[in-house]
Amino acid sequence: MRYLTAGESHGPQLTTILEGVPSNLPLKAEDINEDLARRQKGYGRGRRMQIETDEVEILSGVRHASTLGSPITLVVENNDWKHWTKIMGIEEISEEEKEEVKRKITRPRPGHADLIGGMKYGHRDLRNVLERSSARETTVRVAAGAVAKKILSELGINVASHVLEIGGVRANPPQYKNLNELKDRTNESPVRCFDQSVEQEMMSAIDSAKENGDSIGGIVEVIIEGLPPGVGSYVQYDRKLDSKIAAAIVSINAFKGVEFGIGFEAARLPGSKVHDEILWNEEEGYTRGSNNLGGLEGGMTTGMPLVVRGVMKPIPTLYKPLQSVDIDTKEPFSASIERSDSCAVPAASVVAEAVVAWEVANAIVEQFGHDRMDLIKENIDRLKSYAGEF
Ligand SMILES: Cc1cc2nc3c(=O)[nH]c(=O)nc-3n(C[C@H](O)[C@H](O)[C@H](O)COP(=O)(O)O)c2cc1C
Ligand SMILES: C=C(O[C@@H]1CC(C(=O)O)=C[C@@H](OP(=O)(O)O)[C@H]1O)C(=O)O
Repeated sequence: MRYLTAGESHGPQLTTILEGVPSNLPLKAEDINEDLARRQKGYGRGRRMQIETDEVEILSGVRHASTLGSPITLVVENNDWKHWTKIMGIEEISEEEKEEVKRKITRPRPGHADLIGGMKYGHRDLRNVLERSSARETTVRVAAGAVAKKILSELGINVASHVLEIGGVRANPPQYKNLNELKDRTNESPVRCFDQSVEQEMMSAIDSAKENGDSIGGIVEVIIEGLPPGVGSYVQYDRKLDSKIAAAIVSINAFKGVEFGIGFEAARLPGSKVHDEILWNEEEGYTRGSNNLGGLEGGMTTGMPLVVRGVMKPIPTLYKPLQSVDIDTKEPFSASIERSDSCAVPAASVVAEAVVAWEVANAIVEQFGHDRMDLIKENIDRLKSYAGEF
């Protein structure tokens, strides 16, 4: 499967076309809208989220709530577009009109794509960069991810995400009976954190960043349960599932790091404390004594929960801006201030869930016969019973 996205942050709409989604997958707009709404929530978001009510329109590839196997087109409209029709219009406008519109950006924000994007594409109005580099694009990535999650859920595979850290405030590792408990609890939390004891501290950290005209980042975790062993492969670098997931995580705007299982902690521990001992019993077949490696060995799923974390840097737009240079005059100036979030870590956890779900669903679809859901299901069931007896 593959997908592309298109659309500017303040343009009329965002679009994604998903290719290779198997046929006969039950799919309704509400399956996608639920995740779009989750992405819009989260303490620390700016005013834009009050303007938008993201809802998907399915324009192709689905008939009577079931996929056809043909390309699926998903569209989400930008409510904000009505305030930007002149500034973001498609038609040609004169230089005088451009001046009138007066939303030209010439003072690049450190940490955003403004300066280098302008240099690279030859845009002297940095709005031409900002509009596409904006994380508004993650809306349709979440829509694509919701379709991937639907594939996974049909195969008995459950995907969840939660926030582990915001602005240095670290949650205790979540202790949950099952993944649905984690999902329910984090969906209720304003910071999408399972650990209620640190929620208030996280919100206070966001408040003080906002008061100081600053921004903060954090760490999110995605967990996937119910995977068969052997998804991905060790035989070629570009078939290793962990490499694909790592790329997907750092493709999210502002994500700068990724770790699996105990992650960077493994650098400080001996092998005897890191590797997960192999066990076998009649009922479950092969299991592990621990899951320090986050459910991946040799670029393949082990059958244990897949655990991946992503690190989000602080938002680049600062209401107390850092120093920059005006690209027209070359004079030093404060960077431009655009309406902005102070912290988008909770929202980003929903994006992380979507991009990881896409990579895992894609690997499964490719590996288990990619045209129709019923055959994929049969192939996975066959592999699961073989794996138990192996
Ligand atoms: C959900 C989400 C919301 C974001 N909101 C903002 C924002 O309001 N203002 C901003 O400057 N950056 C925001 N960012 C981060 C920028 O989009 C990102 O830093 C920028 O595209 C440059 O890419 P890079 O940080 O990956 O280098 C957001 C990121 C995410 C994932
Ligand atoms: C629009 C979204 O996030 C935007 C991401 C973003 C950025 O620079 O990445 C900047 C802000 O855009 P605006 O200036 O329109 O408020 C955020 O609101 C969204 O998540 O849907």
